[in-house]
Amino acid sequence: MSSQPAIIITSPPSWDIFCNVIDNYGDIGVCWRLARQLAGEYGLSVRLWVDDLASFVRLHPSADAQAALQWCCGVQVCHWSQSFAGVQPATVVIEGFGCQLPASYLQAMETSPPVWINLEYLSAESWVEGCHGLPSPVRAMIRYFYFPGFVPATGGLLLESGLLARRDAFCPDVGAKSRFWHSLGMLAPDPDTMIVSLFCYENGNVPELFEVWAGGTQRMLCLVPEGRVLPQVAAWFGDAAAAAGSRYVRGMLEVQVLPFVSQQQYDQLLWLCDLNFVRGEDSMVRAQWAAKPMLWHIYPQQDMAHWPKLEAFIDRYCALLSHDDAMLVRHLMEAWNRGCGAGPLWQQYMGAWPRLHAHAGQWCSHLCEDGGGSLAANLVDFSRQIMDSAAPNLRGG
Ligand SMILES: Cc1cn([C@H]2C[C@H](O)[C@@H](COP(=O)(O)OP(=O)(O)O[C@H]3O[C@@H](C)[C@H](O)[C@@H](O)[C@H]3O)O2)c(=O)[nH]c1=O
Repeated sequence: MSSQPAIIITSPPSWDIFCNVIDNYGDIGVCWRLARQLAGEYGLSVRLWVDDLASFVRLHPSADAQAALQWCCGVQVCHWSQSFAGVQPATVVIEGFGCQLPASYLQAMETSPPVWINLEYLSAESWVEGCHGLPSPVRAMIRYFYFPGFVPATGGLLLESGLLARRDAFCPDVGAKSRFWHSLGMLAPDPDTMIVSLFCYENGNVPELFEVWAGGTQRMLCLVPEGRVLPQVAAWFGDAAAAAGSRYVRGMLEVQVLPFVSQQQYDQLLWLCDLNFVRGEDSMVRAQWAAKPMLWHIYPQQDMAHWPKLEAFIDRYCALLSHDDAMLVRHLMEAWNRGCGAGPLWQQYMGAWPRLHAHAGQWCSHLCEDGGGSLAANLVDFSRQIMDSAAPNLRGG
């Protein structure tokens, strides 16, 4: 966090969201999406504090990476610098992913305690249901742990109202799709081409899959957003480095490197593709709303700590599939996350394709009907319940 002059804001908003960007785009991706939805759909005044504006600008390219304070989509976006003097806390304070609130802000909270929520990372593991919403006393205040999730006893998933209707209008709209291709500097591919988006961390399966795709009988177009996997992509084609705009062809495989696009455009990209490779947290959720088959590269942690989280998701995701198809998806998803072994499974995966395609739609409907609901709506309800309760340490209590 850089030190900058303090931003003096006299009238506090109703919600403050704090985001400490650790690496990648998931933290700011989730916080920005939530902030936008709270402001746009719930009419709340929202202030988003982010310590790395450059990452924010990648997701929202019209933003200014130098501005200490700016308005974006109805959200007051503030650069979270070291100095916090003069900042009055909001009524609801969201601490993104356990980030440490500034000391002066914490002190100011004690005068008139807000609803204080620590928004946790998404996990499909069952222990989440027991921990979701639990209070924890801190400095004579209460901090609540809020867990997004896939089942009713959790905080649910970020889902903007109207997203699925926009998706359903976009998918059959030839004009909208061709405008999208055009915005990427491309022409729409032949209709018999299988289109795949590849957003992942470094992954040893990339050469394996490229080999299979290039040597197969199906025409493949692989769209790779700029990011960590590019060196591997370039190397497979014998190139020193790839960048947005790079295009490679070998056999039946064409690879096109895309610029990093806004979150809204990224949704459209997922809707346009037949299969999406996604990673982390937010793109993984968006791929499920896209209702297309997807392969998830979970954020790898030390000592394989991420593996139970991966297995928990696979268990839930595959529950609606037949035993054989579920095993296939499990083995491919595990191989993808192990970094080897995906290539030999590809033909089998393609053999189950019509069922996997149908399953992606069923899974999306299942999440909408029997999942945990909308994370933003749940947070709004939760904070209102806390405010309405007689908790003595809350503002006005
Ligand atoms: C490829 C692409 C992604 N995006 C967005 C979608 C998401 O909001 C964001 C990517 O975030 P994720 O999918 O979550 O993957 P990530 O790998 O970038 O973020 C990760 O960061 C780690 C620190 C966390 O622990 C992980 O849980 C995870 O969140 O970027 C675009 O807006 N445009 C693009 O072109």
